[in-house]
Amino acid sequence: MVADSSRSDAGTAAEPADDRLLEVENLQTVFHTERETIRAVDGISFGIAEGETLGLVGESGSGKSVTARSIMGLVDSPGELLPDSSIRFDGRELTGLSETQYESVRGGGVAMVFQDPLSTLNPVYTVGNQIEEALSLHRGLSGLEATEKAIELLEDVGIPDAARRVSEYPHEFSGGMRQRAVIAMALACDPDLLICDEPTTALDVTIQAQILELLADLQEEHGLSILFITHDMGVIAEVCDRVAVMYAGEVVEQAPVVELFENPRHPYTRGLLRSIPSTQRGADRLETIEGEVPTPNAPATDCRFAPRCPEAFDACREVHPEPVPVATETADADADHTAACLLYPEDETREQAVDRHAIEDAPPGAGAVDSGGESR
Ligand SMILES: Nc1ncnc2c1ncn2[C@@H]1O[C@H](COP(=O)(O)OP(=O)(O)OP(=O)(O)O)[C@@H](O)[C@H]1O
Ligand code: NI
Repeated sequence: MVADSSRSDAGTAAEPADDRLLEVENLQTVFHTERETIRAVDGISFGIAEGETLGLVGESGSGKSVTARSIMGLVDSPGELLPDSSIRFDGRELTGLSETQYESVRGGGVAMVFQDPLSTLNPVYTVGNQIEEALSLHRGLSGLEATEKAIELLEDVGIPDAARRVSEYPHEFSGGMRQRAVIAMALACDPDLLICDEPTTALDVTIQAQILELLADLQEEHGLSILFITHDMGVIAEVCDRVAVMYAGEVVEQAPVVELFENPRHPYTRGLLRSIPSTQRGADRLETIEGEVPTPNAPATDCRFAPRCPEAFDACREVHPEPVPVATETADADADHTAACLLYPEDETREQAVDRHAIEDAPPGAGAVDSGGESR
């Protein structure tokens, strides 16, 4: 436990909703390579309330995993978070923590589940050993007490015959059971926030559904907040309360899940939704968005999606769009729906809208996006 000084600080400035467990603001994570600086995450902001699941969706290379690693304090050289970035967890600023301080965050409040369970599990130790290790590190349990707790955790995540399987090795587990074991390890730290980076991508559809169900059950039981990363809009629809859509290092649209599916505003989101295999629409052809996600290697001076956008106009190549509120269509009055696109706000003329984006974007890196009180 490290002294927490940031709660009161956070309270004085333009204060976002109080129930936010995680508040990411203007996160910028870059990688320095010999030739260029890759702006993998380029000024994104979002929050996650207690007990809420936020989905982070976007094509490969859009910056989802780097966002997760940034929150977990796992960005190593040649990567770094730029100075204006802020990640507040439970009121405490995480950027700038020492490695030792971050270890207490990873062991306590925040845990992560990766796509490949074998990257988390060590092949030479039994599953039980590894969970007990986490229990010893984070809860000070040892001996029989730790073993019993490990068995209990394995039961919690739906592993049958847990008392026997606790002494098996990872290779004796099936893919789905391994991912359950990894989730049990994550729970060993009794986290408040679970970050899941494509936790079911490597699993077949039936097992995937079971793991998603397990996560939903655990969330209810433990009141977990979840950041759920996927490139699959179908999975998003199933598990999320809110969604943030990423493109080339930026969040281009953000809304509650029903609102996003019923009323997608950003042309990129619309494209992503059209690329879901759909039986309802009678479409058997899967549309994909032509072209590729660019690798951002300079500050954005235009819309990074413009080259692929069916609705792009001249200004899209000259003005960088900032997230602005858009009209909502679902009953949810506080839908809090934003899109970073020059087509919005839709109640303004195109010139007014473009001017607004140009002004909001004006003082680069000065933290200016904070001042309006509608920065997300
Ligand atoms: N260690 C690194 N060094 C240099 N570039 C990196 C590094 N890690 C990530 N990147 C770059 O950052 C960008 C975002 O990568 P990231 O892994 O976050 O994408 P993603 O959205 O998770 O994609 P996927 O769906 O394929 O997992 C990519 O252009 C990637 O090449
Ligand atoms: Ni990824």
